[in-house]
Amino acid sequence: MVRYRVRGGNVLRGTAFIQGAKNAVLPMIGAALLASEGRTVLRNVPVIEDVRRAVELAEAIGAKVEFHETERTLVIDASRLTSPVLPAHIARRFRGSVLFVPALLHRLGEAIIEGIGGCNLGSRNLDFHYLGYKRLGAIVDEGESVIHIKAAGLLGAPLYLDTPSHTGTENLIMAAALAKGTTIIENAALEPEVLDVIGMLSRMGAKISGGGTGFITVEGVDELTAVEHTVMPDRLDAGVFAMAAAITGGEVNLVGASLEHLGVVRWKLEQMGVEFETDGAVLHVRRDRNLRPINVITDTYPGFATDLQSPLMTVACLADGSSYIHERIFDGRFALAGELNKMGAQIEVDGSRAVVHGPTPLHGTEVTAHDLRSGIALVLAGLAADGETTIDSGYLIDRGHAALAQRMQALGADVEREISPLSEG
Ligand SMILES: CC(=O)N[C@H]1[C@@H](OP(=O)(O)OP(=O)(O)OC[C@H]2O[C@@H](n3ccc(=O)[nH]c3=O)[C@H](O)[C@@H]2O)O[C@H](CO)[C@@H](O)[C@@H]1O
Ligand SMILES: C=C(OP(=O)(O)O)C(=O)O
Repeated sequence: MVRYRVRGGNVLRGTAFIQGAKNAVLPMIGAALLASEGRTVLRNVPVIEDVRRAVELAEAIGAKVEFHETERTLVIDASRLTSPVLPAHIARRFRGSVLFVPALLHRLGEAIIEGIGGCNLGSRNLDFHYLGYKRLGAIVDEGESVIHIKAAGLLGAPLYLDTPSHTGTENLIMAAALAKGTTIIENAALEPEVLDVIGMLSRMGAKISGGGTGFITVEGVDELTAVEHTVMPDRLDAGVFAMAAAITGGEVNLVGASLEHLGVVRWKLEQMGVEFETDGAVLHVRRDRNLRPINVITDTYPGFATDLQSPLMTVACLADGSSYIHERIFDGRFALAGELNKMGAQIEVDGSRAVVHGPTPLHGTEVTAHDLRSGIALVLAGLAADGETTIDSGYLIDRGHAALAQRMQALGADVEREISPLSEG
């Protein structure tokens, strides 16, 4: 029942604090559940709905969790897990629920998945996860609505991924970390979040080598210890705030953003006319010239992040000419185009390809977030639009961005979050 209301036209200036990474903290909560003694402390935890759901899910399986939101700190005591069931009413609300499976297999010998949520982006298969568990010795029973995985002690094995799945890599590393013997994972994901998770698991006592090479070796150990770990900054949150500056012709300082992690996104925005400069640990972003059109093809890291493709589509609406976007990771990510067209954009979609004809002035109207990233892309569109834009299904934005309205307001944007009796989500 959350909706965002944006009144456009303000140029963004000032300092934004980049949150901890959603896609790192979720597997880290899964990793904390592998420790059968002691309390794990996670710092720089983003206060987002997905983390709140992960806390509820961890509690549902028996862990004791304190989420100190003001301190952005999670304290997780997984010394007693009591239930292998990932209940539908929580697990269906976020994708990260899938990351609890390895701990359940090791700690309770089985995992019962009643549902898996996450952004609605077309087909989101889990076959690499299941195939990997099977190769490590698990039995996977894929029922119509419930998936039951049983494992009486996993054994290391050679594994491969057809494509370098992000959560697939994290899950198979966690499954291998406490399996007996050696596991090799070929074609593993290279995302910075995966490396941060490997860093935490290594400090817990896991023996993992090859992170960042696509070829990971895990030597199983008998136990993992609870540790303290600081979650890396969220490169997607940083990319969004950089694009907010770009879209309004503004100038912002991003505290906690890593230019290195932005990778290709940085180069593409530079080609469009956005300037980046590092000032010690602060990333300065500004745009004071006309935006140029761009060609973007999404890919796994270090390619252009699919999660930033939606906000980039909004930026492209304002560029002087036609931009070309090819989405290669998810087959259902272009619902945004229809919403932007309602605001005056001219975007043509043909399967996995879109052409954005810019520049088109955007006009405020009522639009709907179809997933987290289309939601934030519509907030960006609202910043550039004349009049008022309301974005329904705002819960989806809250899944991944902490205190968005406050952080935007601190930069001078007119963004409000409100509870609406009319809209779902
Ligand atoms: C919680 C989390 O970290 N979510 C991120 C993660 O999602 P997630 O880990 O779900 O994304 P994957 O990398 O697994 O999926 C990418 C593609 O591979 C396909 N695939 C994946 C696994 C599998 O077993 N079989 C299969 O076919 C999917 O259908 C999809 O088309 O990476 C995505 C791609 O960078 C990001 O958009 C998400 O924000
Ligand atoms: C696709 C996303 O998230 P999830 O995998 O959690 O659905 C996202 O963060 O854009």
